[in-house]
Formats: sequence, structure tokens, C-alpha cells
Amino acid sequence: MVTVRVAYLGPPGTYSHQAARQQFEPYTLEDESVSIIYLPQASIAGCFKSIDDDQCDYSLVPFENSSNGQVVLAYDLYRDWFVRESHRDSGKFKEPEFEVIAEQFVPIHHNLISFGSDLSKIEQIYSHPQVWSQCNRFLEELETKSDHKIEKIDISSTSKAVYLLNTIKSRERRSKCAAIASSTASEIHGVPIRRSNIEDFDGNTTRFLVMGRKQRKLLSIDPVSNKKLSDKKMTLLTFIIKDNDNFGSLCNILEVFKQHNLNLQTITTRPSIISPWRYVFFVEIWYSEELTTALAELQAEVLNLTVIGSFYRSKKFFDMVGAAGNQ
Ligand SMILES: O=C(O)C(=O)Cc1ccccc1
Repeated sequence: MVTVRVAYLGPPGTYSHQAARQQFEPYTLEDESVSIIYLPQASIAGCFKSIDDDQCDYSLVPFENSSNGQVVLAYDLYRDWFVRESHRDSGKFKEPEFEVIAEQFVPIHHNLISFGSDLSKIEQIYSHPQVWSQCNRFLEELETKSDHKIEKIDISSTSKAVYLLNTIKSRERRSKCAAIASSTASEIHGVPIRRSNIEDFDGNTTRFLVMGRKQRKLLSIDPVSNKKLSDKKMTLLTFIIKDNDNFGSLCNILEVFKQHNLNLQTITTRPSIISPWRYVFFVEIWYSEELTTALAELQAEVLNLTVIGSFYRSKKFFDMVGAAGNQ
């Protein structure tokens, strides 16, 4: 029997749980001797810590959404784990024991879940902060139809938001509270769905990154062999511009990628926390063999150049791009 430990943002019933099952279930279906132990974490930060501490072999985090963009908390955790400079005052940086090894795209369908059937009485809604701006239209409509403001309460995950409805003692209060979460979360916690598919956009999709321990080759299942992968690879890397006051630094960096025919998919910046208004860059590049030479050349321009992972592009990416291109 091969046992693989997978951490995700819990409790069961979150979208992260869905992503973890989507990534690992195919292996159990193919081979009965593989068993997956899913390990729900209380926070996204916990998903990073548990893999570094060797409490799991793989760990997933939400990274970006097709309608409301980056999951900034995940980016900031990548900065905290991978950017040595951001620890220079404490001197406490330690090389992470993990890297990004795969991606998973998950269709996200949100539901309004509540014990109360009269939606005009809802006063408070619980959910994960990433959810609000994916359901703007529904939330605005709901507020217009009720004669009061609706308070949005941030919870560490969508499934926990539904769980919390069960902890409200007073029946009257319960009927005035709701959660936004998946249909699985509604089933698990036994709270009915009052409206389904309340997301603003069709095709609302979250991209999750799968992290693996650097020593995972000792394991006998390898998620990279998943058949739903294309033959194209991506590389996620991070750096800080060395001389912030130097005119054209970013342009010089982009020039290096261009000269090596490296195609960029995204550039994102987050506060570096080294000093105010200094930024950490996250770049995703379509991998090619020229990357190593390009990275060596980039050293002149940047600090803390670190590859967070190289991984095969999911075939779903091309399905989605193709579908959008045909519209
Ligand atoms: O709270 C969850 O269910 C998560 O997995 C985080 C999240 C929230 C909204 C969209 C995708 C992931």
C-alpha cells in the first residue's frame, strides 16, 4: 500500500478540497494500492507550513481566479517562504523544503446557503474573502431587495463559513445568517442551498498550485505523470529589482527574456516588506531550455532570483483559452 498525504485549506467541502481530489483521485482509481490521506489545514499559511514540516507530501493553495485575479495572501506567503531579502533584518531565512510541481484549474460555482428561506431577512453573510467580488451582482441585488445593509463576514474558508451557521444557537438569528460556499459544503454541514450559481461570470475558475516536497522522488506516485497535462511547461519565479532608482531596470530585465525567446505569461508585484514602496516581482514564463542562460544574465539586474517551481501546463488551460478565442 502506498499512502500519500495531501494538505489543503479545510475543512472538507472547500474548493481547495475539490482541487486536491481533482489532482489526486485519478491515482487511486488507476491503482488500488494507492491511498490518499487528505489533511485539512486551518489556513493557507498552514498549507505552506505543513509541507515544510514534512507533515504532508503535497499541499495545494488557491493562486488566482479568472474573474477577480490574484489570491494575494498566497502570493505573500510565497514571498515570505522564498524571498531571502524579506528576512534580512531577522536573519531567520531558511530554504523551503518544497517547490511548485503542478497546477489545477477548478470551476467555481457559488451558492447562497442558509437555514432561513426568506432571503430578504438575511443580515449577515459568511464566506472566504476571495468570494465577495466574484458574486458582486447577486450581493447587490440581495441588498436592494432587502431594506437593510448586509454585513459580509470574512471566514478562513467557505466550508468553515457553512459550519459556523450550525453553531448559531438562536433559531431567529440562524435564519438571518447565510454563507456562500460549494454544494458539497452545504451537503456536509446539512444546511440548504437557497440560490445556486450566484457567481457573476460563467466559467468562473480558480487556479490552484500544487506543491511537492523537494525529496518527493522517494514516493512511488508522481502527480507529474497525470495524463491531463500538456507537453508545455511553465516556470514561476520571483526577484526584486536590484537598483530601484536605475532608469529602465525593468526594461533591461524584459529584454533578457526577449533575447532568449522566453514568452512571459504574467507579471505580478507585491510589497517586498524590505522597505516601503519596494516590490517583489512574480513572473510566470513558458519554459524553454534557454531559461538557465537567461537567469544567469538576469543576476546583474536583480536580487534574490528564485525559481519557485517548473511544472507542466494543464490541458484545461488550452481548453479555456480555445473556448474564449472562439467566442
Ligand atoms: O474557502 C475555500 O473554499 C477555498 O478553497 C478558498 C477559495 C475561495 C474562493 C474561491 C476559490 C478558493
